[in-house]
Amino acid sequence: MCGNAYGCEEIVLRADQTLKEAMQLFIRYEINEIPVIDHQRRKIGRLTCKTLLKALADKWDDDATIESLWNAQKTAVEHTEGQPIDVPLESHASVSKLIAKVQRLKLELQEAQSMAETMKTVLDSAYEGIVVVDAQGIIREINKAYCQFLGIHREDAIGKHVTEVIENTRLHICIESGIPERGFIQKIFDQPMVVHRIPIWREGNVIGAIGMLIFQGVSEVYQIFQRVQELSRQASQKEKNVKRAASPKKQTSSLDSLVGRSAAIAKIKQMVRRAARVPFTVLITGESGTGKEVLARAIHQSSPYADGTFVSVNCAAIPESLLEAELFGYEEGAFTGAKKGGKLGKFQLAHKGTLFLDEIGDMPLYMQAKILRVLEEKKVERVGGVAEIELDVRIIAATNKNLEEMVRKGQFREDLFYRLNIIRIHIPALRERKMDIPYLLAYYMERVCEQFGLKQKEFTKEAMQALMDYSWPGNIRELVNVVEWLVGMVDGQKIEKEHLPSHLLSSALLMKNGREMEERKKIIEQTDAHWRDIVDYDERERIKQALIEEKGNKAAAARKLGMHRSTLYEKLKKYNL
Ligand SMILES: Nc1ncnc2c1ncn2[C@@H]1O[C@H](COP(=O)(O)OP(=O)(O)OP(=O)(O)O)[C@@H](O)[C@H]1O
Repeated sequence: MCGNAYGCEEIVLRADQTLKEAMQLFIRYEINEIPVIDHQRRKIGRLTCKTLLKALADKWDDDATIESLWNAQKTAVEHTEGQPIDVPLESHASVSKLIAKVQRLKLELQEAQSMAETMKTVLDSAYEGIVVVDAQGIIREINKAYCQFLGIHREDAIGKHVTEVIENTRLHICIESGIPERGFIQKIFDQPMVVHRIPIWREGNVIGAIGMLIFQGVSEVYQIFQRVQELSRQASQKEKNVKRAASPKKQTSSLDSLVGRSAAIAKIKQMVRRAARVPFTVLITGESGTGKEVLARAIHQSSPYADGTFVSVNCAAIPESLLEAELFGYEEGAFTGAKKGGKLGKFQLAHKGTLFLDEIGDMPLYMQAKILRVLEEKKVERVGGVAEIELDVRIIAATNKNLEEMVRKGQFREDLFYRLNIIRIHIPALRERKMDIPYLLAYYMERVCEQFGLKQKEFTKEAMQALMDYSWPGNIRELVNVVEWLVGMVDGQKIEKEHLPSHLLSSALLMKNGREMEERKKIIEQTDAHWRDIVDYDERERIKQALIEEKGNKAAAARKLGMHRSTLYEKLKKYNL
């Protein structure tokens, strides 16, 4: 990078460049002073290394401009052509502090450069075309393979909006929706190409997206698909011939049914893998609709019990008088109205499989004692029967109640609680893992549309923002209902914010309490604010907060907010901050 602000060979600085930029030039060119020019390229002074070091030691912000330093320290810098003024450094201690700071900056710069070079090498080694855009859709990186395919130079693409460089791209749409698009077909130079578009999320915001152009085109992918089909045909033929002695274990993992990319879902998947390996009882907790049954099925299907049946019992839904017979079964003639030949109970039906006891917190105390006995003795006695039947069942229990609290109040047996609580998995509410929302929306949009043979609809940025802001008290069950409702009610291909159910919009606005809610209300009342205003208000508050937390250091605040420094500057201007 040339130090010259206008691209010629001489190293100069513009008065509106930052101290950090000046520091980088001093370090890179190992010089003691740099002439400073104005917008007409007239030399208006010079900046010496010592002046700069002193400013930094005086805690000047790296992002401050040379001009502002001059204004504040008129005596420290000579404004005319002539000898630079060497400002005496105050003490030996401050000199060593300055040197340490320079060295640290130098090291940081070297590390950043080396990381950038490594990343570039990695990208350029990839066979696929890769392009990285920021939140505004501006190309920040593009690799060799993509450039070769497009017949362009990297330098000509960097800094341009992706739509100006890549034909029929949807990367900017992917940034707006936050929804990944995998295996889409995109026509480039009239050729159908396979592409992936992956939004990059940081702290609840999309900060950019990665586009991948796969192989040379659809025909190659199709050839690969044919090869895979041929291989799997050969493999299944071989399997038939070999006829394994032992019954084959299920290969497919149902972990895929747990949609989501949040850290919470990743941790849950890890726990499912561990829980699946051992036969211990699992207790799943979480609000209604968070996916406790989905999780229980995933554990069952990944475990050695997968060849047995998964039997689900909702303890709250069965009348108390029938619960015992339902769970343990009964003999013929056990009571009036008993079926001829008796009936198998849920425990027996789940033999060699998994019994899922949902809403275990609603189980009456006397039944809790009976269940504990079955768990301890691994035997069940049918109602009206005498013989005990041996059982091998994996138990998974779930509840949305606070069992510890119930134990304290004497509403749940302590011994049963400890028996169930061997492996505990908690599923956080959807509002606590908002990052999963776009993935779940995309997953259910695809499923629902496929079910009804419809073309998939897209969410606009505003609609997605509202869906992200909503608190989802009914969790994923509610989200599935909303997607079904939208697919049925919206005629066009785009789902706008206005199409969303009204309760969702109003409660998204009122989701936060206290002062913030009052302020929001005021804004809405006073200005009849459009949704965009509320989003802007949110953003302004976040930026303000980040600046306070980082003591006005804009570079650090931008990092914290997950946005590029130039974007932050634009936003500061926009919001008059
Ligand atoms: N991680 C997930 N990925 C995809 N779908 C999910 C996920 N979690 C839950 N769902 C879907 O959400 C709905 C509710 O899930 P589930 O019945 O498992 O919740 P629950 O916590 O057991 O609810 P309840 O406590 O009311 O019984 C189902 O349609 C399920 O398929």
